[in-house]
Amino acid sequence: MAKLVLIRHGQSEWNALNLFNGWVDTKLSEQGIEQAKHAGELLKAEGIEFDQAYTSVLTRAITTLHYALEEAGQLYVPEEKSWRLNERHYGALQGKNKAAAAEKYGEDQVHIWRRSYDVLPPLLDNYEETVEVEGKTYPAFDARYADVPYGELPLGENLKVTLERVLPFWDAKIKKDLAAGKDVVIAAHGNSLRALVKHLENISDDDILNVEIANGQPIVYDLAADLTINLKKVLK
Ligand SMILES: O=C(O)[C@H](O)COP(=O)(O)O
Repeated sequence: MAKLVLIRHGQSEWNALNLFNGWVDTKLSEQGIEQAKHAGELLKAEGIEFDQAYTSVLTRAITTLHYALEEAGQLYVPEEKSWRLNERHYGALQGKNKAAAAEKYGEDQVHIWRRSYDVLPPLLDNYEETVEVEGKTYPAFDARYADVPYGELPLGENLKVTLERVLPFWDAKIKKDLAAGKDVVIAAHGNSLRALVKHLENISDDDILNVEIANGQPIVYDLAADLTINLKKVLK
C-alpha cells in the first residue's frame, strides 16, 4: 500500500496581499514559511518516510517542499520538478487584486473564474507580456520554460486545461511510483492540486466548485494496489 501526500504551498506574499499569483513566481511570506515547517512537523509525527518528492517550477512550492522535508528530517529524498505541477495560469488576472476584480466584474464572475471547471479567465495577449506590481516587473515566462514546446505554454487556464497538462506527468511518473509501492509527496498549488484531487477522487465538474485546499495542510491518501483510495485524512 502506497501513501500519497499532497501539500499546497504555504501562504505566498501575494496570497497575503490578496493578489492573483498564477504562474508569477512569488515567494512565501513569513507565515507561509511557518506553515511549511508545520506541515513537516505533522508529517514527522505521522511517521511517513518518503521515497520520492515532486514539485512545480515555482519558488513557493519548491521552498515549501524543502522546509517541510527538512522539518521531517528527510531533505535527502529525491525530488523532481515539473512545470506541469505549476499553479493554473491565471491569464490577464495575474497580479490583480481579487477583491478589486470582484468589484469591477462582480463577485459571481470572479468566483466562476476562480472555482469553475471549464470557464477560462481573461487570457494574456502574448507570451511576452509582463506583470507589474508595486514597481516590480515579473516576466510571464522565463528560462525555466525553455524546454516546453512553444504552443504548450498557456496564456491562461481553467481547471480543465490545468488537469489536462497535469495528467501526462501524473501518468508518466507519479502513478508509476505509487504503483511500485513508493510513498510520494507532491508540493504544489491550490488549483493544480484541486485538479489532481478531482481526478483521484472522481469528483464531478459541478462538485469541484466547492473544493478548497488550504495552505500547508498535508492531505494524506492511503492507496490500494490499484490506486483506489483506502483512507484520506487532512493533517492540521
Ligand atoms: O494563484 C493564486 O492566486 C492562488 O494560488 C490560488 O488562487 P485562487 O484561490 O484564486 O484559485
